[in-house]
Formats: sequence, structure tokens, C-alpha cells
Amino acid sequence: MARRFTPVSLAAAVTLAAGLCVTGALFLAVSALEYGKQSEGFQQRANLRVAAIRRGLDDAVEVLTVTNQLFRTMPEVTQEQFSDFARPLLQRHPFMLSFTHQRWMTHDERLAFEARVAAGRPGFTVTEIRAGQIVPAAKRERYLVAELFAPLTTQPGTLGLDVWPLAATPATAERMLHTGKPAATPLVSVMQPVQRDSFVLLMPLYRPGMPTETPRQRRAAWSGETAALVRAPHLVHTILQYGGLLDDPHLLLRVYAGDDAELVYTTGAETDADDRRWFTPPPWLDIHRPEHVAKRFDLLGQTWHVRVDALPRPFLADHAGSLIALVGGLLFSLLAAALVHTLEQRSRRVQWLVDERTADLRRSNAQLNDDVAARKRTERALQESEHRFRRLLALSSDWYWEQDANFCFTQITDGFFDKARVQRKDYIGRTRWQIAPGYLESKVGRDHYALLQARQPFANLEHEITGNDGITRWFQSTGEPVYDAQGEFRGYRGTGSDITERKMTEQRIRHIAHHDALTGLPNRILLQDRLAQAVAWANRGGRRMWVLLIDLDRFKFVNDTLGHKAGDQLLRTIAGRLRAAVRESDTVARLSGDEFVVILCEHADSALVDEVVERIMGALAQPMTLEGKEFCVTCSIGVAAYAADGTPADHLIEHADIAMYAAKKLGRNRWQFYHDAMNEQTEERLRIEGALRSALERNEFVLHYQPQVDLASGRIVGMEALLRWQHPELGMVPPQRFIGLAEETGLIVPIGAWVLRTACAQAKAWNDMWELCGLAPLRVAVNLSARQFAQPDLVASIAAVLDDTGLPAACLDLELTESLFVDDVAQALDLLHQLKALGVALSIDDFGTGYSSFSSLRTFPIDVLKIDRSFVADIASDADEAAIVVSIIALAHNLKLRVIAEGVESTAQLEFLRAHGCDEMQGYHFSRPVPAEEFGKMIRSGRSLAAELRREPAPEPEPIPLPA
Ligand SMILES: Nc1nc2c(ncn2[C@@H]2O[C@@H]3COP(=O)(O)O[C@H]4[C@@H](O)[C@H](n5cnc6c(=O)[nH]c(N)nc65)O[C@@H]4COP(=O)(O)O[C@H]3[C@H]2O)c(=O)[nH]1
Repeated sequence: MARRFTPVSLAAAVTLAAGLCVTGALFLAVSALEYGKQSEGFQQRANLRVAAIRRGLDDAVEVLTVTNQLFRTMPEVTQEQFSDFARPLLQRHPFMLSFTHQRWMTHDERLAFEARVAAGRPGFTVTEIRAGQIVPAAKRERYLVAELFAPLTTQPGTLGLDVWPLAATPATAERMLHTGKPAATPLVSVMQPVQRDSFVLLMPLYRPGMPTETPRQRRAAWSGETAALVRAPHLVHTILQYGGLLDDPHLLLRVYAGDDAELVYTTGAETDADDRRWFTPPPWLDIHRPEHVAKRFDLLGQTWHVRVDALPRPFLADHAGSLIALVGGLLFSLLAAALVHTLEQRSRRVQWLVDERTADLRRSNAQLNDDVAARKRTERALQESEHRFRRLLALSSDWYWEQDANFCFTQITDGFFDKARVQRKDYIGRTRWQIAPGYLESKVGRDHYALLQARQPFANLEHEITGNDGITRWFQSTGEPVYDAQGEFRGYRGTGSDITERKMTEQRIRHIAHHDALTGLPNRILLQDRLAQAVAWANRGGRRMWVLLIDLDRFKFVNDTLGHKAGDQLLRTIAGRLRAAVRESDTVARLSGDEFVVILCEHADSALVDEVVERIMGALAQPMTLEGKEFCVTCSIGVAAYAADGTPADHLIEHADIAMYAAKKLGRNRWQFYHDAMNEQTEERLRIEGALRSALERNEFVLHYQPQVDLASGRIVGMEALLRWQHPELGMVPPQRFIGLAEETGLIVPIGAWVLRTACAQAKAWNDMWELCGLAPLRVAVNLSARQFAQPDLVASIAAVLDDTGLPAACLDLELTESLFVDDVAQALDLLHQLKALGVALSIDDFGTGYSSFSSLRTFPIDVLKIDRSFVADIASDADEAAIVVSIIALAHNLKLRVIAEGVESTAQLEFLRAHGCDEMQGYHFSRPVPAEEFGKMIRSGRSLAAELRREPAPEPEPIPLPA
């Protein structure tokens, strides 16, 4: 809304008008007062002056009276006496021009007088004024002659002047004698043509002794008179001057004398007054009121008029009050009007604001009504929603909870108490940490408390509660902070649900993930965890702990011969025995197939560990029944001790593994402590690895050949190519020391390719040579490592070697280990078929030490089974071993496979093998692996086993002539 205010409000205008009226009235009233005061002052001043003049005239008469008194008291007064008497009077009253003693004398008396005076002033005569000239007086009967004159001068018209002829004298003398009082002449001029401004005061002198009561008597007694010539302007001026009454510039004083009212004195000219006015008010303000005082009085028969006129005065002198009233009133009026205007404007503005606010309020009210209606609708919707929510909560498995600002539960819906089997009173009004003491000491509790303090929402807070039925259940809560409309924190609210079932499932899954499914023991993952805990435990207390790596001896044989089921049963039994042999606090884990790890803590010293290890070995060695047969299982154990020296946990198992292999090397059913020397072997491996990388380039590899002899004929039917490394510093390095390393590093691939190519070329050369001698071609067996087997171009590269060297495929026997088939049987089978398609023979090397079973062999296209020399070693002394070897031979033959026994070192072994139908043998008994040259000689010499079988010294073979 636009604001509209008038420029000047009515109230302001009225106030201004009223102010102006009051100002005007005040101005007039003050002016009236000022005028009254001015008039009064004027009257006073005027009357003061009139009175002064009158008093001055009376004084002049008084002076004359004094002079007259002189003549009354002294009958004869000389000129000198008169002059002396009059001098001070003249000096004191300068307006008195002269004093005269005039005598009424006869002509004789004139003459006498003239004669008396002429004595001092020759030629003196009585004079008179005729036609304005002083001339000797004409002869008359009577003369009124100035007999004495003061001040006495020689000027004519002074001493001796007959004043009787003067026009005013007779009448004045008549009046004086008539009244018997002094009289004044009308104005006269002392000297022509000077204006008439003087008058003469006359006081009669009578002859002594004569009566003077009546005019007649006085005329008769009259002898003369005392006269004083008074200059009227001087008289008035002197009177006013002596009275200090001349300095009023605002008065115009005029004095008139005589019946004709001739002006004799003026003071305070109007023009002078105008000149003195420094401020000339504007005509409308200069309201000068003409005022005068006119007094008339009689002086010795002459009428005097005194008129005093008020002259205009400086405006401010008399009208400051009214002017101040006027200006002040105007200012006040304007200010009052301005104030009223401002108040009016403010009032209007306030009114406008009130109107505005009222309009706003109306709008707000309308809005509020709408809001209230909307809020009611919302509340209804909310109630419905809450009802639905409560119904849903009642129907759902979840519940709702609320906490106050102190995190105490204020509400929990019933579902929780039903699920948790706890009582409401134990929860309402209490915090989580009050309900569960120790909650804040847990990490979860501390984290949760920190979240609450930070007013952060939280989700899926898990906690377990043991109900009144003693069962522990799991729950989860999700909550958010609650704030009121002012943003004040009010607490938390959220939902909860029962997650016991999920937790149990998770526990089961976690158990499965961390435990071996077959034995129930911790698996490799959990083992790592336990190991880390044990290391931390040892580090904390500076204590010792031990890690045992247990490897079952010949488990694979059991697995192969009796099947997986029996193998599984064996492993379960072993696991149970291991568990029983150690303390509850010790950890027993299954590392891989037949490898177990035991972590021993809290055993004071190694002597006790010895006991534990012996106990374990004893427990495992106990006979067990598998598939109805009784079996004894031995194991090899490596022990690594941890002395809180910071050895990483991983290395402990590694060390135990090294120790276990050391034990195995020493023969089965043994145990070994790990010691640093074992680790030196590892270091040596590193040294060897470095040298191995350049060995091929430096031509440091050679092949030795070990004959394979047919047990039936005793003849050499083949040879196994065995790699030798002729190191310039290490000397002849056996394959056990570097083959594994080459395998690990991948160097076995190029090395193996070199072996294959060299062996094939050598075999081809020999066969070509021996063919010329009429000898049957020999097979050459070449070991194929897992890495080579995994090469995608394996088949093609072998074909290329055969092609390049020209060796018939049938003369090549590829020796494979069982481990090649374990990972991906289908792929391995496919590869074997491809190799078989080349025409080469396939052997399973070291049979019995791996995972392969007879059932799997059945599916593989292999030709030869090589019994590992570890089985052969004990066949003569160990019935079990012998039984195993016999079983292998029988089963192989059953599969139409040739059987080669490795590591035959003695005749007994030879005999045993031959007796049980083993096809071929290979071993030191016949020959160690020998260099190619030596092997060639062996062939050429025609060496065979037949002679040895007959226990005859082998005849020195005839040298076979080599073709040129
Ligand atoms: N104690 C004893 N040992 C006997 C007797 N008769 C033969 N031997 C040894 O038994 C091993 C037979 O080779 P293998 O089982 O294939 O076992 C081989 C084979 O697995 C591997 N190897 C050797 N040369 C190569 C090769 O060129 N390529 C691959 N991949 N592996 C090879 O190294 C292993 C060891 O080879 P060698 O030290 O040459 O050891 C040879 C051989 O000298 C005996 O009567 N008594």
C-alpha cells in the first residue's frame, strides 16, 4: 500500500495560525506596555524639564530680588559697590546680561547725574534709543535712567540710558506698580537687528517711609527699580545644562515667551535624532506615536510656553521586548507548527503502519487459518500414519524405540520384550550402558557412545542380550537424533530387529570359512590369525612358543590304495588324535592335504615341547582300522621355536616346514627342531638362483644318462636323461639343489627345452650309430616339469624337437609327475592325449609320492609307471613297503602299464622286483647316471644285467666298432 501524506497538515496550519494570533496579541500587548512605559518616561522627562525651566526663571527673579534688597538696605550705593555686588551674580548666572539700577528722575536730577558722572567720564550724558540709535536723551520731565550698571562698560546704551522711551518700559512699570510685584518686560532685542530673545526683570524701589499698599501709594513712592537683563535662550539652556537635562536626544524642547509666543529656545532637533538612529525600521514596524507636553506659566506678568515633543527613538530601545515577543512568537509558532506537523505525520505513519500491520495480521490470520486447517489435515494424516505404523510394528518382527536427551529409553514397543525375553522395567529409564555394565569398555560401546555424543545417526548397531530364559540372542538397532522445532536436541529414536538367526548363519559361515570341512580343525586362514595372536601373546610376555608342522608319511599311498573315503577317515582320526594330544589352549590346524600345524603356547621350555612332540608322534602312530584293515601312520615333524625375537609369523611356518623336510630327509617318523643352518640352505638357494639364470648361456649344463634295464632280458632298453650343472665354483651341482628352484623361477622352461633337444639329438645320434651296429634303438626318457607341462606350445615344441632332431617319437619317453594332473584333470588329460598323438611314451615318475590314484591312472593315456625309489629302498626289509610295491606292480600291469622301479641299489631289491614281475629297473645297482660318452661306451661294451643276475662278473664287452 502506498503512503500518501499531505505536505502540510491541517493541525499544523491551525497551530501556525493560532501561534501567529497569539504572537500578534502578545506583540500588541507588549507594544502597548512599551508605549505606556515610553509615554510615562516621556512625560516624566518633559515635566522634569518644564519644572526645571520654571525653577530657573524663579531663580532669576530671586537673584533680582537679592539685588533689589541691596538698594533697600543701603540708601546710597555707589557704582563700585554695585559692580562688586553684581559681579559674582553675573558670573554665577551668565544668562543675566546685566544688572541695572534705574532711577526715576527729573530733568534736574538728570543734569545732576550727568554732572556727577561726567566728573569721571567727560561728555557723559543721559542717552536714549531712538529709531534704533543711541542718542542723547531729549529733554523731558521725567527720565528712567540707568544710574548704576553692572557690568560697567563704556559702551553706549549702558550707563545713563533712559529706558523710559522704550516701548515696553512704561507698561511694564505700570504693571509692576499696579501689582506691587516684580515684572518682566516682553521680549526685547538687546541689539538691533538681533532677534528679540531677551527680557528685562524689573523690581520696584520705593522711597523709604512711604506707604506702598495700594497702586497709588506705590506710584507715589516709586523711586526707580532694579533691572536685570536676561537672555532667554541662555537662561533656558543654562537651566537645562545645570539640571543635566540636555542629553536626551529623543526630546524636542521648545520654549516660547510672550503673548505672541515667540520661540526663544529649541533643543533636540528632529533631524539630529534621525541621524542618530542606527536602525531604521521598516515603515510598517516604525509605529511612532507623536507625543508632547505643553506647559504654560506666567513669569512676572509674561506668559511662557514650554513644549516638549517626543522624538522617534531607536526602535530596539523601546521595542526590544515586543520584537523579541514577535520573533520568538513567530519562531515558536513555526516550531510548534512543525512539531504538530511532525507529530501529525508520525501519527499518520503510525496509523499507516497499524493499518499495514492490521492488513498483514488479517492476511496472516487467514494464512494461519489455512495452516491450522492444513495442520489438522496433517495431524489426521499423521494419526492415521502413526496408527498404520503401530499396526505395522505390531505385525512386523521389528520394534520402535525412543531415548531422551540423556539416552535413557523412554519407549520401546512390545516386540522387543517378546523377542529378547527381558522385562520392560529393566530397560525403560535406563541407558544401554546402564542395562549392560561394561558396554562402554568394549570398542563397539565406545564407538557408539562417541556417535551419540556427536549427535550422529547410527545404523545396524549390533548387540547381544541374554534373556531371562538364559539364551543369548542378537539384535541390531538403527537410530537417529531427534531435535525439536527450536533445534534443541531431544534424544534418539529408531528401530530394532532380531538378527539372531542371521548371526548364527554368519557364525556358521565364518566357521566354515575358517575351518577345514573334513576335520573341523582351523584352516590355513584361521591358522594365520591364531599364529598372529600367539606371536602377539609371546611378544607381550616375552614368552616362548612353538610351531609344529606335521606331515603324514605315505598318506598318499593310503589315499590311492584305499580310496578317498579311507583317506578322509584317516585324516579325521589324525585330527582327533592331534587335538587330544595337546592342550585346549594350543591350536591344531590343517594346513593342506596331509599337513597339520600345531601352535604350542604356555609350555615352559623345549624339554616339555619334546614331550609334546613325542606324545603327538606316539598318538599318531597308534594303529587304526581303515576299511576293515589295521593301519599304522607315522609322521615327520618340524618344530620352529619363537623366542619373542620379532620373527614374522609367516616365517615360523616356513621354518617349521624346513625343519620338517630336514626330518623327512633323515628318514620318516622323525622330528627336527629348526635351526639357522637350515636357513642357510635357503640362502644357498638364492645364490644358486643367481647363477642358474646365466648357466644356460654359459653352457654349464650337461646331461648324464642312466640306463634302464629290462629285468627279463637284462639288456639296456633305454636311458633317462638327467640334468647336471657343472658350476665353475660349486662344482657338479645335483638336480635336487636347483631343479626345484628352476621350477619356482620359471627357468626350468628354457632349461627343459634344452634338455629335451639335447637328449633327443643324443639319442638320435646313438640310435643312428647303433643301428649301423645292428643294435635296437634305445628309448630316451626326459623329465618334464610342471612348468613345461603348462606351456601352451608344449605339444608343438616337442613335435618341433622331434622333427628337428629326427628322433622317432616312439624313442622318446616323457616322464611326468603326478602333481601335473591334480589341478585340472580334464585339461591335463587333453594334453596327455595330444602328446600321445605325437607317438611319444608317457611315464608317471615317482609314483606313490603324489596324489594320483589308480582310478585316475585308468583314464590317463600313460605307458609307464615308475615306482619311486623311496618305496624300493625298503622292500627288502619292510613288509609294508614291499606289499605296497607289489600292489603297485600288480595294479599297473592290470592297467597294461609297464613298471619301472627306480633306485634299485641292491641285488635283493633286484630279485624282489624281478620276482614280482617288475618290467624294468633303474638304479645304482646297475649304473649311476653317467656322462654321454661313458654311456656310449657302456652300450658299445654290450653291458647287460644278465651277467649280474647270474652273479657272474660281467664280461668286459667287446667294443662295438663305431662307424666312422
Ligand atoms: N639313491 C639312489 N638314487 C638313484 C639310484 N638310481 C637312480 N638314482 C637317482 O634317482 C633320480 C632319478 O630321477 P628322477 O626320479 O626323475 O628324479 C630326478 C628328476 O626328477 C630331476 N631331474 C633330473 N634331471 C632332470 C631334467 O632334465 N629335467 C627335469 N624336469 N627334472 C630332472 O631330478 C631328480 C633327481 O635327479 P638325480 O639326482 O639325477 O637322481 C636321479 C638318479 O641319479 C639309486 O640306485 N639310488
